[in-house]
Amino acid sequence: MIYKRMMTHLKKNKDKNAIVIATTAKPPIFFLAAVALLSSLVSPMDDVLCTAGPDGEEDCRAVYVERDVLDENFPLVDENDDDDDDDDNYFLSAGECVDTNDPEIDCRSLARSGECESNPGFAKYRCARSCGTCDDFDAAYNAWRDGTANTGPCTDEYRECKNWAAMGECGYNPPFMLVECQRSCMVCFEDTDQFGVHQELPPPDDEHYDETLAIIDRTIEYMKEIWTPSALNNRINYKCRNMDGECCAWAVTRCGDDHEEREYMRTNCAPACQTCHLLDRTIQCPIEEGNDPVFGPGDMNAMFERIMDDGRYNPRALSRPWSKQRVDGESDGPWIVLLENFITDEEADALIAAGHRKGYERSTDVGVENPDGTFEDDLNDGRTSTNSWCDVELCQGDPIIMPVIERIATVTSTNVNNSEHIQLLRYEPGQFYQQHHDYIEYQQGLPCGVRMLTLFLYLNDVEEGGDTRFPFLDITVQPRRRSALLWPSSLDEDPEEKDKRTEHEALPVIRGIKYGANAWIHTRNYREAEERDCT
Ligand SMILES: O=C(O)CCC(=O)C(=O)O
Ligand SMILES: [Fe+2]
Repeated sequence: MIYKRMMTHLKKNKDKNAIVIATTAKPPIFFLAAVALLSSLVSPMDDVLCTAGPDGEEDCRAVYVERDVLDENFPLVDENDDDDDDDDNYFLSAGECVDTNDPEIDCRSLARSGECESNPGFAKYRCARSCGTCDDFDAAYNAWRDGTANTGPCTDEYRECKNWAAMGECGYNPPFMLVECQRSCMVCFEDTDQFGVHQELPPPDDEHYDETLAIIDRTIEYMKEIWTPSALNNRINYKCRNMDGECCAWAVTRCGDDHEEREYMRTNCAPACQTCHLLDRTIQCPIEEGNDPVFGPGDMNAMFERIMDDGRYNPRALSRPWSKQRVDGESDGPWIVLLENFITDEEADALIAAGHRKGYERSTDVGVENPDGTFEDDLNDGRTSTNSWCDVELCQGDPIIMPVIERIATVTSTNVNNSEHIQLLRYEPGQFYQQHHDYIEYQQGLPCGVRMLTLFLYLNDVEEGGDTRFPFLDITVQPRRRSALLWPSSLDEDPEEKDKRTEHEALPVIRGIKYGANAWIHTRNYREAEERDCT
């Protein structure tokens, strides 16, 4: 199918630093935790939420609003509203149904750009006034207040909830997501658009009307089960989406074994066909016999110890775990080792030139996963550099570059097959890459394994700025031509598990151009997995 081929092509050209924890689009972990805690203190909808109103009557709404007042980032009441032109249309009662006054959210523009329809989980209630959905807000609110519904409006607190949920974050980060992104994580249910495109009914006189209605009802119950947290469900729920408004109508006839459209339907209308489990990539992409992890417990430390003992490439440990060489006062950090002369000037120049031959393009992060296993590119404000890939076409057989690729495998005690193709980076003044982690959660259990190591090559001296910084470790590394920085993304005791301490960022370049290169090394055979589209 053209759609599938197009997405597969895009996939080859993107960076997969997938789960960005602290971009402009996503609050950092400590903030998430704080908000989650705050929410957990105020969200249970029981009678403590009602207070005495101004005229002595019990007023539950006041406390409902207070929940948002507590959350200073997203107050519900629009105190700054100074025009009352359309208040009569939308204000059912004062202080109730208004646009959020978060200065970063311009509800009117969002409404104009179609977000009320495309992202109703957030916009429908947070921008109820601009979206013209105050009736819905009121109905949901009143149902909750009257005890006929056990929550208030089924909504998301953040505009990005829909995308985060579609990237699997409800499973990776439930303490935050299940509180703040209730609608996108299906904690509450309101509409079939929570698992894909809103489902349409055929006209009432259509011969399949009743069956379609029954399939919609059946799908809703099925999807509530699919969103009940479990190891399997967390791997599939976020990508199990109806990609077309007619999925449930088509499902009346097209899901069965004998229908020629069944493959398309079971992937792109998986909720309607009840085939979400078939989207599990660990089923589509089983780990082949012999594709064993290159590191077992303890091998990571042994590798770094060996590099330090060898002394080759002038290694300097900027951080290290407590070990037999424990130094008093030194903290027990992950290994971060700078190899001061890992490549030659000629090799650095060859890598820079290779990037220019192919052209540097704006870097992207991995975005939402489609049901067919492809990913959408996510152009992200948090990453403004450009990049190119030193892939087979560009670098295979290059007499200057190949020795670098082999040296990376040798120094890390891995194989060339464990490494992604080298990613070549170029930053102009002002360009940067915000705090993130290189580890990709969803690769656990896939034939490529997770990223366990990053070896970052500095290809030139930068006039000013462009340092690589590890905020949790308070380590800052200045780019120095010929050097390489090596750090783990996963843990020595379990190389499949993330080492959360090695989040890092590339600080903005201030003067000059910065050239660098990423070699991401996986626990299993990345190159073979890539051939099978199983990364
Ligand atoms: O440019 C740097 O210093 C680091 C870049 C980085 O972390 C990345 O591309 O994942
Ligand atoms: Fe990185």
